Amino acid sequence: MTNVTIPIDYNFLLDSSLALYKPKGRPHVTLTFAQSLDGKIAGKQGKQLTLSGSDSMKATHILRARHDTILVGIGTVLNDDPRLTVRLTLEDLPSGCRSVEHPQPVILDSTLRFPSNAKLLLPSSPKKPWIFTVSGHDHQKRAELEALGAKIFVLDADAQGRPSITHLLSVLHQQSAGSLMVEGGAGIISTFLKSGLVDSFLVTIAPVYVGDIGVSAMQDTESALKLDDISYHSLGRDVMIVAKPRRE
Ligand SMILES: NC(=O)C1=CN([C@@H]2O[C@H](COP(=O)(O)OP(=O)(O)OC[C@H]3O[C@@H](n4cnc5c(N)ncnc54)[C@H](O)[C@@H]3O)[C@@H](O)[C@H]2O)C=CC1
Ligand SMILES: Nc1nc(O)c(N)c(N[C@@H]2O[C@H](COP(=O)(O)O)[C@@H](O)[C@H]2O)n1
Repeated sequence: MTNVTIPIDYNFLLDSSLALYKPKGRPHVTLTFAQSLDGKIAGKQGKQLTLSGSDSMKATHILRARHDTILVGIGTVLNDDPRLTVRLTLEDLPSGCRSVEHPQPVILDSTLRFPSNAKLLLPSSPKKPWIFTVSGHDHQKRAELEALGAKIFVLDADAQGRPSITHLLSVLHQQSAGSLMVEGGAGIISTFLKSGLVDSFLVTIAPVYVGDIGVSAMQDTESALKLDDISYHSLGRDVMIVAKPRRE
């Protein structure tokens, strides 16, 4: 018997993950990340792990292409030095996509720890980062980052002194961003889930077990996450769960 490979239909990413409704005054927020079977997004001391297989990684890049902006926390920048670009061609994208455009990188960084030698600031980086901070940051560092092409926004502080998510979303709306893809890391995932401002939730579950040494995706065990409109998608060896957080 010959093995027949059935191509994966990625059109579910166009239906369920984005812009079924556009919230008033803020972008549509998609929270998406990859975790192990035991809910870990990184290894020992935050070591970056490639959890997604090639098929689910393709889904992540399709999602990047579908969003106007993409957000990670400064912890992820310091740890992973990500590029946050779309590494696909137009032929790789589902038929509803008309062009390959990179999302605008957005970083939450309370004290401007953003490294001047980060990949996001290299001349080859297609879109220089927008860094959101709070007042009281180092003005010399700000000037250094701006000279390298970063745009710095100063937001109201939340109760912990970090950039306010509500204010962030309103500024992104003013900048004409219709959608925001939040990739992580752990601190950012927890903040967005607690904020009640997540519209779409897509989690890749990879068939690996990391163990207690790893970093948990959700760090606040007091608030349970309830989901509606759930669908499950087989992406090679991984499963992607697509859902909407329940609003109570
Ligand atoms: N498997 C996956 O899909 C992903 C995994 N990761 C992993 O996550 C790890 C990084 O996670 P974390 O260290 O938690 O860093 P993080 O990327 O969640 O950033 C947390 C930092 O952002 C600052 N921050 C500023 N405003 C904030 C706000 N409103 N809410 C929360 N934090 C705010 C915090 O002060 C803290 O220093 C890395 O190991 C990385 O590899 C990151 C993204 C995706
Ligand atoms: N979807 C997904 N699967 C994994 O296994 C991952 N480790 C991540 N990580 C996220 O992707 C960022 C790296 O992006 P670039 O390849 O440099 O563009 C990393 O920082 C995490 O946000 N995602």
